[in-house]
Amino acid sequence: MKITIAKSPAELGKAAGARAAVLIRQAITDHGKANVILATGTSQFETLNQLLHEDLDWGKVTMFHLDEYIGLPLAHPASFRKYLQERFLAKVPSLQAVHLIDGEVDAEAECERLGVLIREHPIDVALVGVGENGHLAFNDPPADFDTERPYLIVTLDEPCRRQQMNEGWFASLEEVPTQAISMSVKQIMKSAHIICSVPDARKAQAVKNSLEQAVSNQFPASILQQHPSCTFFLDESSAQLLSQKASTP
Ligand SMILES: N[C@@H]1[C@@H](O)[C@H](O)[C@@H](COP(=O)(O)O)O[C@@H]1O
Repeated sequence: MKITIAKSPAELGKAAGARAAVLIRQAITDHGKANVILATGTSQFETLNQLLHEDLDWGKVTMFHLDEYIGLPLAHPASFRKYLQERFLAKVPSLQAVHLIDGEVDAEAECERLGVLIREHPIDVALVGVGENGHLAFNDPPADFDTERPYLIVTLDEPCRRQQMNEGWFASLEEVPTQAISMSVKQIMKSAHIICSVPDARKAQAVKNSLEQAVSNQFPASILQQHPSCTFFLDESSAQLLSQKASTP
């Protein structure tokens, strides 16, 4: 596990996006294509923004999607498909393939469909975040660390739903869906490289729990301690509770 601490969310995003681009280029050099996972949410704004400015052969990139609410219409401002389409896919040349999660169809069938696809595409680089409750994708605590299913239906806990409301994606807690389709923890851990972008003081406790507590499904992102190539990109606010400080990028 590597930790870098940037001065601001913008600097964090520059460093994380640039690192992701290096790894994507390397995958294309090594085997002619790259399979990536993209996350959404406030924590990914700057990282994805940097990735947009990278010179990459997007036609050789296949994209998988980390998580999506069940039953939320595509037109809703909080839709993660809408987020990726408008903030990312509309701004880069066509990718080789894009495998978004559709939360408006039969959820079990959607998990199956995407599971077949991702098993055929070993992931080179995964971009992820960490929730205020320590979640990884939408795997809230206690997370299922054991399921072999690549995607699963999960129930969202109240801290997770409250975070989404407080970030402004929803007008009220009642409006936040209670279920989602999430990539599983085991599937995320199969990625060759993981870039974990976590800005903001709101995440300081989750960052500390993820990095300094023993690995536990009560702190889902703590499993990343066991990944052979994972870098946490923090800013000074999200890193403020860490007892061990790391190098700045
Ligand atoms: N489901 C999303 C993830 O895709 C994201 O990586 C993580 C961090 O959230 P945020 O970026 O909103 O802080 O949890 C969100 O709820």
